[in-house]
Amino acid sequence: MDPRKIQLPREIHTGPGVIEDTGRICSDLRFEGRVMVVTGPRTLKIAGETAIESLQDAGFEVDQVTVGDATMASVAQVQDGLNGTSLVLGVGGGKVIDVAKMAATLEGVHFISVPTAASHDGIASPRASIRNGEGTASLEASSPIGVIADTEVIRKAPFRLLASGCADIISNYTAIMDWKLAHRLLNERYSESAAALSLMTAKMIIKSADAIKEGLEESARLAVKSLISSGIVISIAGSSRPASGSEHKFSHALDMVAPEPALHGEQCGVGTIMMMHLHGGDWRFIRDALARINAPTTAAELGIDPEYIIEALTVAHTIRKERYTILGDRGLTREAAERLAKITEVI
Ligand SMILES: NC(=O)C1=CN([C@@H]2O[C@H](COP(=O)(O)OP(=O)(O)OC[C@H]3O[C@@H](n4cnc5c(N)ncnc54)[C@H](OP(=O)(O)O)[C@@H]3O)[C@@H](O)[C@H]2O)C=CC1
Ligand SMILES: O=C(CO)COP(=O)(O)O
Ligand SMILES: [Zn+2]
Repeated sequence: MDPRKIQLPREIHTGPGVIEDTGRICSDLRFEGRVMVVTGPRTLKIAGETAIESLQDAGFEVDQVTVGDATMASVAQVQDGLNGTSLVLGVGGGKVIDVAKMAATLEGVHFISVPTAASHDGIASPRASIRNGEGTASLEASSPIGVIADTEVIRKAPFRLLASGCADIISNYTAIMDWKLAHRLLNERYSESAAALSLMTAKMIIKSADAIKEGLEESARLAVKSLISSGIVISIAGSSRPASGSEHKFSHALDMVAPEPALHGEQCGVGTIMMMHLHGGDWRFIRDALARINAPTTAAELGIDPEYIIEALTVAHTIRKERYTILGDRGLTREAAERLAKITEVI
């Protein structure tokens, strides 16, 4: 990524019912002709069909693809369907948005992000997290040209998704500590402004933790705006560094080793508790903040066997090796991993 260039969304629409304006918003952005809507199996009914109807009413010809996993195979599936398409819209959770964003980037087509849940900070980011044989790669992508975040759709989504998004933001705490460490040890490029904004976003979520409640439009709005802000930080930094450190490596490792992983943000939240302990910081503060928003803080709450937590801790350092973190180059021994998970009451 070119460090001299910052790419940001041009328009951000948030509020109850904005998804019904999808067609008009795309016309106002001067798009016309054929567009592609990418959704997931559930989100097609929840929001995809409304977006498609709005686009058709505005005179667009609409193609639609449903994807499951965030893999290069799904990206290729979307690319195959792009034929004279002027715009790709990703209507769904983080995986759908990443697949649609990556396919649009590879084909040189604009992309609009239409999140159906406040579950991840990829909503407005210029990265796509795509799984490959070795885990998850954070790929360079174009920033969405627009975001259409309907807080009524997001309010009605399972609360677990919103709590997961808040945990993804809280993980900025240890991501920043890891980034600073890599800057000090390896002279890695570091942006004070990106780090400050990332931390401020995480602090804001923790400050509002008691106001984040199930079914409230206000909670959906607060979470989605914070996630957009965290995504913009990723744009400023030119990498996901300010929002992804050792706690994300732990989550990516769990995705590989656990037979049934939990949600991305949930795993990152639990990882943040443990990585904060490794950094010698106030891990109880992180744990209590997560508990206040009803995000998981233990293996049992993640629904993951303690054995996989230990295994993920021992292999986390092997993921994205170029990203130096508190896990170092050698990672944790099994004994150290078990002790860490026990001390922090994760297992
Ligand atoms: N690019 C970036 O910068 C970032 C990317 N990520 C990535 O994002 C992904 C995590 O996103 P996340 O959203 O947690 O996971 P998913 O995209 O897997 O979504 C989780 C589930 O929630 C469902 N869902 C979404 N919206 C609703 C709704 N309104 N009502 C009911 N169900 C709904 C999805 O349905 P369906 O089955 O239809 O999809 C899916 O089954 C990870 O792959 C992570 O790596 C995370 C942070 C940053
Ligand atoms: O999840 C992210 C930020 O929250 C981005 O993560 P990765 O760069 O680790 O894929
Ligand atoms: Zn994340």
